[in-house]
Amino acid sequence: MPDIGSPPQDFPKRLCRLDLWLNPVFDQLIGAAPGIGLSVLPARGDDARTLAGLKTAHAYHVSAAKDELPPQWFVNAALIAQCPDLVCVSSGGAGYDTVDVPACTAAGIAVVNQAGGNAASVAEHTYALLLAVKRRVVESHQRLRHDTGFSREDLMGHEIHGTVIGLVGIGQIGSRVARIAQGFGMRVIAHDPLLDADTIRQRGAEPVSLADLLAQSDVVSLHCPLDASTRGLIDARAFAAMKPGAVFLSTARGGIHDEAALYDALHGGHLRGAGLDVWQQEPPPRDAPLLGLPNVVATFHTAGVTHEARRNVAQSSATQLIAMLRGERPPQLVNPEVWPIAAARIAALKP
Ligand SMILES: NC(=O)C1=CN([C@@H]2O[C@H](COP(=O)(O)OP(=O)(O)OC[C@H]3O[C@@H](n4cnc5c(N)ncnc54)[C@H](O)[C@@H]3O)[C@@H](O)[C@H]2O)C=CC1
Ligand SMILES: O=C(O)C(=O)COP(=O)(O)O
Repeated sequence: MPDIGSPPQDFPKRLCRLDLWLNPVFDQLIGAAPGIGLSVLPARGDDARTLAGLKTAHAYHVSAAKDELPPQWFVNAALIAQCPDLVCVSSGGAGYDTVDVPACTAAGIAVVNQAGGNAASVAEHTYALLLAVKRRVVESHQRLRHDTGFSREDLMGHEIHGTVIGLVGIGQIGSRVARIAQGFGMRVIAHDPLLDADTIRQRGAEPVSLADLLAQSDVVSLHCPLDASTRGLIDARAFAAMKPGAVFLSTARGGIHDEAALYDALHGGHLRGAGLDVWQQEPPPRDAPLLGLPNVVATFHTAGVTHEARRNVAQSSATQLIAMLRGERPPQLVNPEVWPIAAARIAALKP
């Protein structure tokens, strides 16, 4: 448990979170923090009450995943215009696609994320998908349930030992995937334009350009955020540039890879398989073409949905929100340049 002791303040700081995923750790920590009042607002079906709560909020814990949150509760210029006292926003995950960070910065609002809290879960899930694709686990299960008269050789898979994995992004999750890959005897290469070559090496990968990564990898795995630099990054040309027989994985965000182009690359036989946790539309429609392919193993944004990750993320978010509302700089600011302004706004808050 983090230290949450502080003298009571003369009026409660108002923190809102929407009633999307409940985590007792979050509510316990906030509830025990002197001077902070928590409102849990209905996210669906009572828009007037939710907006009324948000309008008076000083702090807002927002879902990281767009599928979970009705769009009217995304943090954007329209919402910010209605919330004059909002000074800090915490994303309940590593990604913060539900938050317009430049709009927050312009309004003097500090934004934090929880990268790291779910990294172990997502890295493990990446390997669950990879092994399932390479060893045809789901296909085998389906054949056993529904077919007779097939042989083991009909379900022959491939080893990952001795192959090359290319990581697009080597932050908290990518670094963990690199370590797991080393345990499997894979060569690890990575492309991360925001990191220098030494850092990438320290994280267990050889730094390469994106073109070299696509050309050399037997497995391409995405671990970068969805932003202007990555939207549509893995398009038809990128799939064509991958090695024949490569496997494509994404536990990052839908929108980074082109789903129609991926379907063509798989259906045409250029790629061996894909493991997908994230989708352009979440949940994907049941008739999504990719879901009909036998060489695709699909989950629905569950890479970070473990008891451990949810506990870590809740603890980290609550701790950072408490720190900010006490005027202390939190460790995981997404827009650090805004902190002096946000801190001054927090100090000046009136009941
Ligand atoms: N499927 C799920 O349940 C989850 C998905 N995610 C997604 O995974 C992403 C990564 O998470 P973390 O590793 O925790 O974040 P992180 O912030 O620790 O790492 C992201 C890395 O991507 C790099 N990067 C930024 N732009 C890039 C580009 N154009 N090309 C290549 N690399 C680039 C950054 O330099 C950084 O090293 C999140 O942004 C989120 O979208 C995260 C957690 C759960
Ligand atoms: O951390 C992230 O970016 C996530 O996507 C996790 O979202 P979740 O907490 O599983 O709704």
